[in-house]
Amino acid sequence: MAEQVQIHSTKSSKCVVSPTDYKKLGINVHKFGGSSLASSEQLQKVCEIVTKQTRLGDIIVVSANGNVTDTLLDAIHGRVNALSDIKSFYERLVSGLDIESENFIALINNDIESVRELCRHCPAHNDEILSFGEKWSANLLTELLGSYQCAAQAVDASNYLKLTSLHEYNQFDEQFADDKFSSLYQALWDGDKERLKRYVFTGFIARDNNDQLITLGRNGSDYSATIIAQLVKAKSVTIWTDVDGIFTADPNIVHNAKRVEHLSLCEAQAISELGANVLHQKTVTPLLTYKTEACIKSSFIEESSGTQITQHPVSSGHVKTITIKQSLTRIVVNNINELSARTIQQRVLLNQVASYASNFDRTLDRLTLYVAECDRFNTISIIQAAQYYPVVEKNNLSLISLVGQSIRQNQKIISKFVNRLERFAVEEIHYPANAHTLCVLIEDTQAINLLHDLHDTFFVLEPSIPIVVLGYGNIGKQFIRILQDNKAEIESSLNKSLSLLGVANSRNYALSRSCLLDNADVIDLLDQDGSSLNSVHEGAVNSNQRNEILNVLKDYVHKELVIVDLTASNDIANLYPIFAGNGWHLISANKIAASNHELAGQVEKLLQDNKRYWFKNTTAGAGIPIQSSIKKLKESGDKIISISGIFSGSLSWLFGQFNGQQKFSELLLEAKANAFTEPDPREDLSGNDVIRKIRILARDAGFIDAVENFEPALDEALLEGSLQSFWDNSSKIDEHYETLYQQVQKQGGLLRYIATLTKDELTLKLEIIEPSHPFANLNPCDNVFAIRSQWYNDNPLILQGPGAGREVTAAGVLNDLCDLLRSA
Ligand SMILES: NC(=O)C1=CN([C@@H]2O[C@H](COP(=O)(O)OP(=O)(O)OC[C@H]3O[C@@H](n4cnc5c(N)ncnc54)[C@H](O)[C@@H]3O)[C@@H](O)[C@H]2O)C=CC1
Ligand SMILES: N[C@@H](CC=O)C(=O)O
Repeated sequence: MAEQVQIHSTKSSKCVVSPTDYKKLGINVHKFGGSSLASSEQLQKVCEIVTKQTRLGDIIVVSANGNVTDTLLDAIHGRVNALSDIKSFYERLVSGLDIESENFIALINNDIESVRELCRHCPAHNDEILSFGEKWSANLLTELLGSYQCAAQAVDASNYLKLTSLHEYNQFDEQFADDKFSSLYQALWDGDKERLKRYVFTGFIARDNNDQLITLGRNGSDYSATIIAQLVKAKSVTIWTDVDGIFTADPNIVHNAKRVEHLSLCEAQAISELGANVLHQKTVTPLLTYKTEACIKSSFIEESSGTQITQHPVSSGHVKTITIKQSLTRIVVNNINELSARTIQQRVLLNQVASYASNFDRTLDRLTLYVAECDRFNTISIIQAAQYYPVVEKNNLSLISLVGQSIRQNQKIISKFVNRLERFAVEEIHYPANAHTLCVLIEDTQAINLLHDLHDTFFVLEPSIPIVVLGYGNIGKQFIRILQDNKAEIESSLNKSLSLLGVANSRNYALSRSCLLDNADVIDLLDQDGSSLNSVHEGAVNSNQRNEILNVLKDYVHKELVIVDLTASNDIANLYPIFAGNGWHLISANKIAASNHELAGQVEKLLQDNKRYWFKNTTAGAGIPIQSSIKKLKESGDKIISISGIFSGSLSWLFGQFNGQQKFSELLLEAKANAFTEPDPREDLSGNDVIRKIRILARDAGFIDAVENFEPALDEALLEGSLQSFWDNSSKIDEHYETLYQQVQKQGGLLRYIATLTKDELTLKLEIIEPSHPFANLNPCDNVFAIRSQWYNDNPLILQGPGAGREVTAAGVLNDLCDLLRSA
C-alpha cells in the first residue's frame, strides 16, 4: 500500500518550459487533521468540502486517520494488540465507504506485516513506521474522492520535502522541491490544465539531507501544509480541524469564549509561541516567511468562516485572545552571564523543549525558564551541559497571556490588566520580547479563576444604553453606515455593546429591542411609502408621520436612552425639554435647540438634574472639535477674547469654487448634492445656519450679552417665498453673484463670509479680503476658527478643516456618541 503512494510521486520529468509556472497557478493548500478523517461520515464530509471548495491543481495535505499515529507508537513500544487494532479500525472505517474495500484492506494487511517487521529491528525504524499512518490516509482519501468523480492523486510528501542540513529544522531544499513539483504539474507544460488533479499529500513526513525518511514532530502535518504552501507559492492555506478557529479563550474552560474572526500573522506567531495546540510555532514560520494568508476552520462546521490569519492586522490595540498553559515548572539559574544565558535559551529552543516564558535579568545575573513539567529533566540536562547548576524553584505554575496586535503600546490595556491582577497572588508579570503579548505567572490553583476574570474584563461587553437616531437623511444614513461597519471595533474600545433601538425619518420608524445594527434590511425600508411595506416588516417599520416613535419610547421614560437628533426639525428641537425630563441623553447635529439660549438653558438644567449628558460638537464645526477645544481652554482657566473665521462649509466651498464661469445656482445644486448645504440651502445663504453656529459658540465662550449684527449672504428679497420660487429665481441669483464677482475681481480680492465673536458684538458679513489674508487660502469646504484668548493672544489658536459633508459630520456624531458612552 505504501508503494502505491510512491509510484505516483516520483515520476521523473523532462521539463522543457520554465519550472516556475505552477507557482503562478494560485494553488490553494487544504490540510485535514486526524479528527477530520477519523470516521466514514467525516471522510465523506471531507470529500464534499474538497469537491466544492478546491480546484484542479490544489493540494490537500492529510494527517493519519484518527489515532493511527498513536497506535503505531504503541506498536513501537511493544503493545501486543496495537497492529490488530489498526486493522480493525480500517475495516470499520471502509465498511461505510463507497470504495473497493477488499483491495484496500488487503493492502493494509500487507503494510501491517511490513510494520511488524520494522518494529522487530533494533533500534526500530520509528519514522518509517509512523509514516504509514499518513500514507494510508492519503491513499484512502484519494480513492474515496474517485467515488465523488473528483480526480485525485496520492503523493508521498517525503519525495518533495527534503531538509538541507541535519539540524536546520526549517531549511528545506527549494531546488529539489521545485524539480519535483514541476514534474507533478507536468500537464501545465503540455498546456492541458484539465489533466491536473487534486494532489493528496501525506503530512508529517519528509527526508533529511541524507535521504532518510523523517517525521516532523508534533503538529507535523500542519507544518507540512505551510511548508508546501511556501514552496509552491500557494494563494492560501486552510487548516481544517475539529475546532472552529481560534477562540477568545479555550472554549473548554471558558464557555462563553467567542471565535476570533481575524488574526494578524504577528498575533498568530505570538499565540504559537505560547504553545497553542491549534497553531504550532513551526506551522506559523513558513507563513511569516512567505507572507501568505491562512485560515483555520472546522471540517465539522463547513459553513463557518473560521479564523482568518491575515498578513496585515485588521485591527490593532485590542486583546484578541487569552491563552493559558498550565503545569509549568520554574527553573532558575543564578550567577550566569548574558552570553551563557542566551546560549542556553537557544539550546532549549533547538531541543524543542516546551519553554513558554524565559527571562534573563541583567541586574541579578539570573536566567529564569518556565517549561512544561514533562520537559523539566531535559531542560536541566541542557543547563548542566553548559556547566551551570539550575534550581527548580516551583512547580504547578500557569502562564496566562493576553495577545493582540501592539497591545503593549496601549496603556489602557496594560493598566486594566494590572488592575485585575490585584485580587490575585501573582508570581510574576512577564513581558515577552514581542509587542503583542502580556503575560502573568500564577499558581495553577488560581489560574482558571484569573482566566475567567480576565476574559470577562476584555471580552464580555457591558450592556450599553439604547440609542435612538432621529433623522435618516444625508448625515443619518452615513452615521448608521459607520456604526454598522465599525461596530466590533467601537464595542471593543468602549468595552460596551452597542444597541441601536430605533431609527426614524419623517415617514417611518424602525424599532427593535435586539439591536437594529444587526438588522440592516429593516432600516433600508425607512424610505419606503407605508403602503409598500409588506406584512413581514409591518411589525418592525411603522409610520412616523406624527412622530409615533415617541409613543413607543414612553416605555423608556426614566430609563437611560440616547437620542441622536440628525434632523433639521424645529418640532424635534422643541421636544428636547421633554427628552431631558425623561432622563434621556442627547446628541445633536440639529442646531436649533443649541442655538436658542432660552431653550438650551432649560434643557441643560433638566439634564443636569437628571445627571444626563448633551453632546453637540457637530452643531458648530461638523467634524472639527471646536466646542470641545473651547471647553478645554475654559476648564484650564483660559479666557476667550474673540473667535473669528469662516463657519459655513457650504459657503466656503461656493465662494472658493465660484469664478464667474459656472452659474452660481448650478454650484449651489452641486453643494447640496454633496450634503454641504442645509436640507433647505436658503438657510445657508440667509446666514441662518451660520448665525446658529455663532450663537452656539457665543454661549460656549460666555458672550451671551453681545449685540448681534448679522448680514445675509444673499439679498433677503431673493430668499422670500417657497423653496420652489427660490429655485425658479435662479437666474436672478446668478446675476446677483455675477455682479458681485466682477466687483471683487476689480478690487483684486476674494469673497468670504466671515464671522467675528467678542463679548460685545457678534458679527457676520460678506467681506472682500486680500489674497494674503489668513482666511483666503482654504481647502474647498474648509471652516476656519481663530481663537484669541488670554493665552493665545498675539498668536491665535487656529482650528481648520472640512466644515461640512456626510463623512466628517457623521464621524463627529460618532465621536460624540463614544464620548457619551464612555462618560455615562
Ligand atoms: N451637512 C452637514 O455637513 C452638516 C449637517 N448638520 C446638521 O445635520 C442635520 C441633518 O442634515 P442632513 O442629513 O443633511 O438633512 P436631511 O434632510 O438629509 O435629513 C434629515 C432627516 O431628518 C428626518 N426628519 C425630519 N423631521 C423628522 C422627525 N420629526 N422625526 C424623525 N425624523 C425627521 C428627515 O426625514 C430626514 O431623514 C441638520 O440639522 C444639519 O444642520 C450638522 C453639521 C454638518
Ligand atoms: N450647511 C452647513 C453644514 C454644517 O453645519 C455648512 O455649510 O456649514
